[in-house]
Amino acid sequence: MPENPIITFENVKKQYEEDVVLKNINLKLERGKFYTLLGPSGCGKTTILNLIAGFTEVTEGTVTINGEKVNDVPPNKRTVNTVFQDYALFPHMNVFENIAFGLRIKKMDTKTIEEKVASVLKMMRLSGYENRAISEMSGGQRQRVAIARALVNEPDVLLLDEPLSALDLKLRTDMQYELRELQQRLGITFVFVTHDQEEALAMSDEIFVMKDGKIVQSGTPVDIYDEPINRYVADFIGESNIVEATMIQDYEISFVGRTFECVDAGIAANERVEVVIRPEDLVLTTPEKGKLTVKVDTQLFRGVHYEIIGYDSEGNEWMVHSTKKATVGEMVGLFFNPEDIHVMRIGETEKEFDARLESYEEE
Ligand SMILES: Nc1ncnc2c1ncn2[C@@H]1O[C@H](COP(=O)(O)OP(=O)(O)OP(=O)(O)O)[C@@H](O)[C@H]1O
Repeated sequence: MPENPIITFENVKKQYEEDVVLKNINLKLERGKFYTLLGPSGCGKTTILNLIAGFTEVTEGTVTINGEKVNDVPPNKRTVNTVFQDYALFPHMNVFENIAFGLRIKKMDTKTIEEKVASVLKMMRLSGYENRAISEMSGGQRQRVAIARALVNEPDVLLLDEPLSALDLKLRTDMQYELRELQQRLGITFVFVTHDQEEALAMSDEIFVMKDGKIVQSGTPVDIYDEPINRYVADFIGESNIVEATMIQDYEISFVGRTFECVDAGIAANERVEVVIRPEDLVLTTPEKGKLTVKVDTQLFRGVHYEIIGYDSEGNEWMVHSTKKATVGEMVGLFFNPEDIHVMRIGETEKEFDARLESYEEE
């Protein structure tokens, strides 16, 4: 846990009339890191950003920035800036004036404003566009103007609310690299909101996976991908094959009517659990050599691999990413290694999950 966090939430609750939209949120955000709030529409991501920015007030709990309680501090007195989903640029002002706006409000002198705007324009590769109207800028350029307008205030924290959702796929990928690179170069804290798991995995130091106003799991992209806490996270992050299973004993688990070797999961014998196996960890082979047998139902060519979907004898669906082709209707074997079986306890909280992981990793 960071000792000198830039932002903390302590038991934060947010309620609109009867509607509790954030339930007991606790956060500690370190300086200079890229954080992502990830979750489906309506889970409370934007509300967390608004509480950091000061656009809305907590119902209960405490928010701090730089160690100072900010519950009653207005947005313009907080060292944070927001880049909105629709960029919220002023259409009647040119690029320079859009970026200079905040500095003019602060009554900075003209020379300082020109220097600061020139510096962020250069940083965002927009030099030369000063006099362009916003309507003459492309989607990606507008995005960069919006970021420049936030950065010109030299915030400690930049809040980004789904800033890439209006861009086409290619531009979105380019901007992912650009934002990550920018954050590392500036060394300031970014809090990024998205419902796109690929974006979250690609860019973040730490991801908070949210559901219904709660943080379900937090961790590095690799931790969350490799060790999802439950079915919800496993489903939300990446493609997953999830089936019900029973622990037989340490290192042994049973599903789809067979027993398999697995790694230690710190779970007692006979407990009903769920297992996740990622599609890229399944190897297509003959039924004789496979650990599972499935009947191929569909096959799609995805460029780097074939995405093959088949069903086992119990009707469970299995997705395989394979460079080898299969034939629809044929029986194939699926091979996997013991360490590719990730075991999840049903209904486990993040605290219990962390304690279990720690206990068996120490052994
Ligand atoms: N001013 C408000 N008054 C009443 N309810 C609100 C208000 N603002 C947000 N909500 C509700 O709070 C919940 C969380 O909204 P929030 O915008 O934080 O979700 P989100 O995860 O950011 O969703 P999206 O991805 O769709 O932006 C939603 O149910 C929303 O309807």
